[in-house]
Amino acid sequence: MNYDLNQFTGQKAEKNATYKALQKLLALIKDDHRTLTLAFIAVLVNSGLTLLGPTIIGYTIDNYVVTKQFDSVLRNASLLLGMYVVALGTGYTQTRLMGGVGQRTLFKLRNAVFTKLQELPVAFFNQNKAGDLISRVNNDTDKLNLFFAQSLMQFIGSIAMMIGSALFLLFVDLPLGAAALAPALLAWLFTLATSAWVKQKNAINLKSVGGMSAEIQESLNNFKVIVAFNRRDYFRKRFAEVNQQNYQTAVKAGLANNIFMPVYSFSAQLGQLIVLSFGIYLIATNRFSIGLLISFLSYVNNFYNPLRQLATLWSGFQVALAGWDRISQLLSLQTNLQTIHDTSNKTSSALLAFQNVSFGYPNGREVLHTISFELERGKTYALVGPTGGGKTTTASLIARLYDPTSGVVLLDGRDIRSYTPQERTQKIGFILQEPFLFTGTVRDNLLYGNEQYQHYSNEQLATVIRDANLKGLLERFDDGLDTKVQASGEAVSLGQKQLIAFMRAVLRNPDLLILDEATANIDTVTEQLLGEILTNLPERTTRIVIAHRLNTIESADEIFFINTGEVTRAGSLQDAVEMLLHGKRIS
Ligand SMILES: Nc1ncnc2c1ncn2[C@@H]1O[C@H](COP(=O)(O)OP(=O)(O)OP(=O)(O)O)[C@@H](O)[C@H]1O
Repeated sequence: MNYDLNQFTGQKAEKNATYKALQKLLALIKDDHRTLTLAFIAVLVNSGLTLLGPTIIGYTIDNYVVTKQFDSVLRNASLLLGMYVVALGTGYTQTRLMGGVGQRTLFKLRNAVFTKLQELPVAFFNQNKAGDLISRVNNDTDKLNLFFAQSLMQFIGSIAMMIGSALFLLFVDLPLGAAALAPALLAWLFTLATSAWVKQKNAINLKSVGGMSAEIQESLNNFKVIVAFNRRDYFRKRFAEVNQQNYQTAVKAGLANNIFMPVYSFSAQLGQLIVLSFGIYLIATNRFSIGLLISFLSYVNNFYNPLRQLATLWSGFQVALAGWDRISQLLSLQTNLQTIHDTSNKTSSALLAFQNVSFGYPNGREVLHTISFELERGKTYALVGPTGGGKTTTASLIARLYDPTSGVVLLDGRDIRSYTPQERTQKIGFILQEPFLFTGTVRDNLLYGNEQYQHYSNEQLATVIRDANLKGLLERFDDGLDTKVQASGEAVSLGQKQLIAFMRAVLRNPDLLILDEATANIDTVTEQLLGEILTNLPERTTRIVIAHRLNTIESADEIFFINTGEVTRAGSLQDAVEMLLHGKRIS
C-alpha cells in the first residue's frame, strides 16, 4: 500500500476520500452548533442593521432634510446611532464566538491528526518525512483555524449584505439595479476561472513549508554527523535552497491570493460609475429623487464593499482548502494492518510458522520469497546472513510490523493478523536494532507499554527485576530506576540504551523474544550476563537472536541463514560460517 502523502494527485478516488474527510471536519464542529447558530444570528442582525442604514438616510434626506425638519432629522440620526451601536455589539459577539470555535476546531483537529498518526503502520513512517508531518499537524491545521476564527462568519455576513443590497437595488429600479450589479458578474466569472489556480499555488506553498520543516528536522536529528563531517556548510546550503524555494512559492501564493482584490475593486468602481451616470439621467427626467440616488449609491457600496472583502476572504478560503486537503489526505489513510477474523484453515502446532511467505517493501524488490519455517516453543533460534539479506525484515514480519505480500504467518496456530495489537505485543517482545528511549527515567522506559507493573512502587519493581535476573543490568545505572534518560540526549550510552530495551522486553514476559543486534554495543562481560538471563527465561519462552558475532549465536538450538529471498536451515554453527563465507546454501 502506498502511504506517501506527497504523491497524492487529487484523482477521483482521493476526491471521495476528501469528501469523507470533509464529513469528519463537519463532525469536528458539530458540537459547536449552538455557538455557530448564535454567531450566525449575530451576523444576520449585523448585516440587517447595516442594510437598513441607507434606506433611513435616503428617506431622511427626501422627507426631512429637504423640508428642513431638524427634529425629525435628529430623531433619525439618533435611531441610526442606536442601530450602529447594536451592530457594533453583534459584530464583537460574532468575533468572540467564532474565535472560540476556531481554537476548539484547531484543538480537536490536532488531536485527530495526532491520533491518526498513532494508528498508522510502520510503512507509513517509512514513506513520509517527520518534518512534513509536523508541518501538517502545526501549520496546516492553523490555516483552518484562521478560516474559522476570522473568515467564516465574515463570509456569511458579506454574502447576506450582498444579497440584501442586490434585492434592494433590483426592487427599487430593476434596469438600473441590474446595470449596477452587472460588473459583479465579471468578478464572479473571474473568480470561477482562477480559484483552482489560486488553491494550487497555496498547495505548492504548504508543501514547500512541509519540505522546509523536513529539512530542519533532518539536520537537527543528525547534528553530530554534520559536525563530525564538517558538513555544516553543506546543510546551510541545502537549507538556503529549500528556504529560497519556500520564499518563491510563498511569493507566488501571495500574488495569487491578491489577484482577486484589484478585479473586485474595479468591478465596484464600474458599478458606481454606472449608477452615477444613469442616476443623473434619472434625476434629470424626474424619475429619481436625490435621497433615493444617495441610498442607491450606498447600496451599491454595500454590495461592492463586501464583495471586495470577499476577495480577501476567498483567498483565505483557498489557503484553508489547500491546508485541509493536506490534512484530509492524512486523516483518510487507513492502516493496512487491520485485525481480521481468522479464516485461514491452516494450522501449525509450532509457536510461530511462516507458510509460503513472500514480502517486498513498497517500490522495492522482493526481500523474502515463498519462505516456510516453524519455530518451536522454548527454543533459541539465530538468524544469520549477510548485511541487507533480510534478517530484520523477517523479524519485522514476525512482530507484524508489516504483513506479507503473500502467504501467512501463524502465531500459536492462528493467523497473526487475527490478534489484536494488545494480544500480539503481549506475546511478542521485540528489541529493535536502534533502541529508542523516551524522555523520563529508566523506570518510565522499563514500564513503557507494560500495564502489569505500571502501579508498582520502586521497591516492588526492584523485586520483580531481581526475580527476572535483571538486577545486574540495573546496577549499570548510577541512580538505578531513577536515572534520568533523554530521548535525544547523551546521558546514557548506546550500550545502556540497549540494556534498557532488553530489560523492557524481558519484563513483559513474552512468549517470543526477538533480539535484533541487541548486543552489538555491549561489552563481553555484560553480554555474558545477557546470555545467562536469556538462558534463565521461563522454559516456554522462544528466542530469536539476530547477530553478526558468532559467539552470540553459539548457544542457539537452530540457525537460519537468510539471504537473497531465501531462508535456509544451517545444520551447525560450522555450516552457518560456511554459508556466511560463501554467501549461499551449501550442498
Ligand atoms: N524500510 C525499508 N524500505 C525499503 N527497503 C527496505 C526497508 N528496510 C529494508 N529494506 C531493504 O530490504 C532488504 C533487507 O533488509 P534487512 O534490514 O531486512 O536486512 P538485514 O539482513 O537485517 O541487514 P543488516 O544485517 O544490515 O541489519 C535490504 O535490501 C534493504 O535495502
